[in-house]
Amino acid sequence: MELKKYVRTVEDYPIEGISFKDITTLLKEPTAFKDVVDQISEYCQGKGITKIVSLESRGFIVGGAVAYCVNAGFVPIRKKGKLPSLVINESYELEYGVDSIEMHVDALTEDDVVLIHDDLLATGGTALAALNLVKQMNVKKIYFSFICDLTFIQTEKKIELANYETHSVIQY
Ligand SMILES: O=P(O)(O)OC[C@H]1O[C@H](OP(=O)(O)OP(=O)(O)O)[C@H](O)[C@@H]1O
Ligand SMILES: Nc1ncnc2[nH]cnc12
Repeated sequence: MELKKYVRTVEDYPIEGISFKDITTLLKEPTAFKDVVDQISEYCQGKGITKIVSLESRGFIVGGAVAYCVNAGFVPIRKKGKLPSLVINESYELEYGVDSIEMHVDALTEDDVVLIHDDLLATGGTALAALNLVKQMNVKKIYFSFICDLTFIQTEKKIELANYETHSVIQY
């Protein structure tokens, strides 16, 4: 299935110069949504993944579905101030701004094998911040998945992320 055709590109959103990949047009198409979830669930097979760690907000949509499909737990990483209990925090830069994300300190244990999932990899700032949070929990192994990878954006952060096994469904 040619999934790229379901992703809408919106120029100059949210700021001038950004070519925004809008996945809502993919998500509303049942067969495309299912295909993305199936491909990422397939990637999880044989890895012993116990937790899907996903990023607010767009990462939650497919991350939650994959957790269900592979019988893994779901761990949300949220924007600053949204999680109610004790958190660890990491600040980061993304393609169009700066932000700060948090995860509950008791979300993961040393026995966990983790898939960090997000909808899109641009500069890698968000994914690297998530990695820095998960690494603090001394989990057994960390994998990554994305729906879209903007491979035309090359950064030092992406070079660091390349040390981890990663699956992206659509590349630009
Ligand atoms: O690789 P990067 O340059 O870090 O960019 C990728 C991040 O940007 C978007 O999130 P955004 O912060 O816009 O939040 P949202 O999911 O709530 O829309 C996207 O969902 C990724 O999390
Ligand atoms: N170009 C882009 N499209 C969609 N989400 C993004 N997050 C960061 N850069 C993005």
